Amino acid sequence: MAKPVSIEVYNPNGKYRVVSTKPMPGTRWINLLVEQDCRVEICTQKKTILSVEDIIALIGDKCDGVIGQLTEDWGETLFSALSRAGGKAFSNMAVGYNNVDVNAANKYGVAVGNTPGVLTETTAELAASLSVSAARRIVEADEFMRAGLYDGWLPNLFVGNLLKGQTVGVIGAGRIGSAYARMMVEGFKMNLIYYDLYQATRLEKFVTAYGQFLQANGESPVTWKRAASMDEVLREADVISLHPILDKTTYHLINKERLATMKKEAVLVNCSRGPVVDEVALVEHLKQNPMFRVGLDVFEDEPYMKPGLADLKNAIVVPHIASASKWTREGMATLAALNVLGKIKGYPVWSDANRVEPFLNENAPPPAASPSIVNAKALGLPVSRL
Ligand SMILES: NC(=O)C1=CN([C@@H]2O[C@H](COP(=O)(O)OP(=O)(O)OC[C@H]3O[C@@H](n4cnc5c(N)ncnc54)[C@H](O)[C@@H]3O)[C@@H](O)[C@H]2O)C=CC1
Ligand SMILES: O=C(O)C(=O)CO
Repeated sequence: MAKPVSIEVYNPNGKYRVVSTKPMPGTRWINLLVEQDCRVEICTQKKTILSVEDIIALIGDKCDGVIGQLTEDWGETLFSALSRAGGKAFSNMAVGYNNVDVNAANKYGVAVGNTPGVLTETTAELAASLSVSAARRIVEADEFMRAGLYDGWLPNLFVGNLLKGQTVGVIGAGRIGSAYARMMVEGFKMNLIYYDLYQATRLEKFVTAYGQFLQANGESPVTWKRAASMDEVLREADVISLHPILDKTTYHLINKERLATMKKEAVLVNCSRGPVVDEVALVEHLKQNPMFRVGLDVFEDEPYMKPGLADLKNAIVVPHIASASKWTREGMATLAALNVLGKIKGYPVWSDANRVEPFLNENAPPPAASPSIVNAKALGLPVSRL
């Protein structure tokens, strides 16, 4: 039996008990729950990743809903515990929900929420930052300065890659992949090649229109191409950014064989999920190809890195911070809380999870709906007409 975990309580006499497995940024999410008669319990335990046992102890005998984190293993054990405690709602504070067994949630009739949209631009901005930092060797150059090694300008000092006119490749051109593509095309005038299971029509239209605008102003137009296969992107692009979901079709999408098909001086960025890349193969490839560079926000066995990665100058590594802007993290907390609240109150599910702005407006009450429930169809939940 796990030891009881430390908690902070808001509105102790609230009718519905909602547990958050972590303190989350901002106070709006707490206020919204309290205003709707929820007792809010926040786990304040000084342990970064809670175990299944810790979370079972938090759920206790009576719990209406839980807001959880992407580091937690939400499967059969936790959904059955939540169901036994009378709970019918769970939300990840994340858009990705590969840590959640949705079939297990369905079995216990638990709604599973996520937080799309609010983090799209923030995540794309980090991917763009990693792309530029890797192409222009910014982290290496910073370390060099701090080490007191700079003794004057040199023609060959930290020479990197020019982005303008090169090709950016996007794998997974959904919300974040498309936002990233626009940044690289518009900001650096790169040509686009992308691979996705679906056509990114709006993205294609944007690049076409931007190309026409450039041409009308006497500049070379940018172009786009939807690749027939992922391998085409890997062969042709100079900078490649990964933005698919993690599932069995994307596990180790980038492996030894595919790395070998990429340009020797390519830049690879991963802000999706670590297991999309075979990290052992990547370390080996980086060792063999010093001009190949990567920017990684996510890792195969977070929080660990595969042996050798941290020693490589051609790798930039940051600790899963792609969505870490204040506005975004507060918004993610709000969406997660409203997902849980909506199910508890019997509200319908918002009709378009890509249009979550009404829930984020601090000057107006949020719509009476759950912003994004991924298993709404499977549970037969009603859809909002708002
Ligand atoms: N590093 C970080 O902090 C963050 C990471 N993420 C990750 O990014 C992922 C994407 O988020 P969104 O863009 O909002 O989701 P999305 O659902 O809008 O986009 C995912 C895209 O991947 C495509 N896709 C799925 N399987 C594929 C395959 N086998 N090959 C190629 N494309 C495939 C889908 O068709 C879709 O267009 C999340 O699931 C999450 O894992 C999201 C936010 C922050
Ligand atoms: O939302 C996600 O999926 C993340 O990885 C963190 O923002």
